[in-house]
Amino acid sequence: MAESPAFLSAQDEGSFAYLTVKDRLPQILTKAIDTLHRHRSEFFEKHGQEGMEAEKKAISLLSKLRNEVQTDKPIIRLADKWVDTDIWNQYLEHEQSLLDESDGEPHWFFSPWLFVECYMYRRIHEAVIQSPPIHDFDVFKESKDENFFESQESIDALCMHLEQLKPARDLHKDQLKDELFKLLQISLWGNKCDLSLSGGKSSSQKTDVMNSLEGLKPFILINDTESLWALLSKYKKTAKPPVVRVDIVLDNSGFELITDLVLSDFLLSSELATEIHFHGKSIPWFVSDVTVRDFNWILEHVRSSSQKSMATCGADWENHVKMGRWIYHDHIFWTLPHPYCEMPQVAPDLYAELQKAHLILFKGDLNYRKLMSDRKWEFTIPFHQALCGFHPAPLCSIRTLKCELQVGLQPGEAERLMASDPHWLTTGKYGIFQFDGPL
Ligand SMILES: O=P(O)(O)OC[C@@]1(O)O[C@H](CO)[C@@H](O)[C@@H]1O
Ligand SMILES: [Mn+2]
Repeated sequence: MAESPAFLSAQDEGSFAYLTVKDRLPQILTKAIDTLHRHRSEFFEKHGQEGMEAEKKAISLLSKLRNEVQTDKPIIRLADKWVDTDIWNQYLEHEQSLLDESDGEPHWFFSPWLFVECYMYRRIHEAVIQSPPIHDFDVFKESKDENFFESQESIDALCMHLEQLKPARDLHKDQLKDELFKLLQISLWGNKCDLSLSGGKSSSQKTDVMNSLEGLKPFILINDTESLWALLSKYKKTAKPPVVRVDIVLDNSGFELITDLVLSDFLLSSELATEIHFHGKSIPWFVSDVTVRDFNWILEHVRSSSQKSMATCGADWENHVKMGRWIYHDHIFWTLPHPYCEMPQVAPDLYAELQKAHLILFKGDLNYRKLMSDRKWEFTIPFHQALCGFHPAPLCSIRTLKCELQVGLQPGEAERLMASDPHWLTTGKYGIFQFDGPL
């Protein structure tokens, strides 16, 4: 088999990976330090002098981390006692074993971008858990919650639309397909609301995304939604619908999570699926990614909204969880640095769990990078080949493009896009539905 291409890394000066490590990661760390600083009176009220000391310790640990990034220091072992500490330190040893004498140690502007970026978020977690009694503080919670509050109008419009569709099982087949495609597109464009790309600056959904779908269609570079329809409607035809399980590997909280919950509610109401499994992160991750606290917080805030449609949806969603139709998982693998092709070896239990799904939707750019091992594949290489054997079930990436990585394009397409928009790969302006079907 042909040699796999090199990993994206900050070795390539001027690349998006380079600009991320040089500019955006320090910016994200500065914002985290500022958030801790602005909460010091809360820490004092809650924990007294101990809380103040803890805030100072966390800030000093994050400042040290920021200095390591900015001065390209070696990547160092984790010193905390967390469930995944040993796995991380083994991964670091593996990275070290790949280097020649002359390369020295793994370091920020040399090692694979996927590794160093994931490592930075894991070091943020280390800094917080080593600072009791503020050890369970989420430095990104404020911006995730703000994204929800600032997107209220769009969220209410979306819930109203969903309410008008229900009970979706009575929809005529053509309308059912049309509505599914609309909600898939809304879930796709919800992925633009990503705080790590914006470096933590607000990225809430202020416009009514439903009325902009037609205008956004030209920006969908790969659209395999017909394959999703064929797969899901096939099950619907069965006389006694068996269990039809759809897994969603979540990305960002706030508006994007709402679009994923609306899609999930529709999948159940239309009987295109009978259960939805959500996969979130076990620690705060890439600024806006969903943790179980975010998931429950969003359900609770939608249910308790003063807007009738939101309150009705929120009550339905909490009921789906209560009745076991919506199941939330947060395996530690999703916050490790490994590409997904290594899941069978690193997390066989998770791989076996995903094999129970009839369809897996991977939301967002980081999931795409991990599906593709964050390598510099040719734009025209087939998606299935770049997955390097990862295929627990039929799967689809639903992502807006925010890094210099895309496969499965037609010859000449990347060149055409580059000519018309030099930043087509990294602004989130373009999106894909890329499907790897039944084997
Ligand atoms: O997974 P998401 O939320 O769609 O995007 C993650 C992201 O913001 O982080 C990396 C850059 O820091 C890129 O993969 C992408 O820009
Ligand atoms: Mn994200």
